[in-house]
Amino acid sequence: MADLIADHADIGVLIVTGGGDRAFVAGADILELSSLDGVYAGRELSLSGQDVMGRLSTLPIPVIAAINGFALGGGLELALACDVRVAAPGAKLGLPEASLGLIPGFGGTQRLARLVGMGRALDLMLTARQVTAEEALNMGLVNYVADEPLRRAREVAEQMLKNGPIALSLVKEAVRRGLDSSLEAGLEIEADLFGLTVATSDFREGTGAFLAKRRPEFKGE
Ligand SMILES: C/C=C/C(=O)SCCNC(=O)CCNC(=O)[C@H](O)C(C)(C)COP(=O)(O)OP(=O)(O)OC[C@H]1O[C@@H](n2cnc3c(N)ncnc32)[C@H](O)[C@@H]1OP(=O)(O)O
Repeated sequence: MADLIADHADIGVLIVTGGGDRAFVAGADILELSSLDGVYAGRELSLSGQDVMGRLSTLPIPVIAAINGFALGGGLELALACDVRVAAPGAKLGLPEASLGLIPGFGGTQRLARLVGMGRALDLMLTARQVTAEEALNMGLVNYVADEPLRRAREVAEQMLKNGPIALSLVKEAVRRGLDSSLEAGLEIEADLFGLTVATSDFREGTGAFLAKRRPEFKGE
């Protein structure tokens, strides 16, 4: 997917959703999981799933999950690797791996705790319970609840696309790298990336357009 995005410079935002109206993703195939044997095979599966989620989360464009039904296990981990989540009112979200005798292996233990805090993340993983879209909204697990999540995701994407594409990419990078650092190191990263944005034509265009009271036309340069 990263290659696909790199080859199509005109893609400004990626929206991920499920086919049909039952599920975003109901998780990894439990039949397939059941045939896993040995520590090594389990670790390899986890690493390859983490790699996919990592590629998604480090794309240089915003990624929105339109959660149109169940987002469970690996399905919620996929949504967690996105930047913004929009859920249908009837969506159910959870990390039920412990009910299968597993722990989440595609980044869920790390990304959920970073997103909603350790206490809420531990509650969800230790109970293996599913939460409604409303509960997910209240805990900050999703950003929006909308009857038509794909449509709402497109509206959010339209808002993002009005902004400078380099700025969008560097906002993601600053937040992501900063979260894994001390405050001091994170501020250093922010200053470096802020400096980069000041060197872009988009910065000239954005500030110039504001002062001229016109809409900016960003070129991603
Ligand atoms: C590292 C990553 C690890 C993981 O992701 S572990 C997997 C985490 N996911 C789960 O544990 C979810 C398992 N599925 C369910 O709990 C339920 O399903 C649902 C809540 C999603 C839906 O429940 P309902 O509406 O009652 O439908 P239904 O009859 O249970 O499911 C329809 C068919 O779909 C199959 N199915 C659902 N999820 C999975 C899955 N994750 N892997 C394999 N099969 C699945 C079922 O078995 C069934 O199949 P049939 O019609 O043949 O009885």
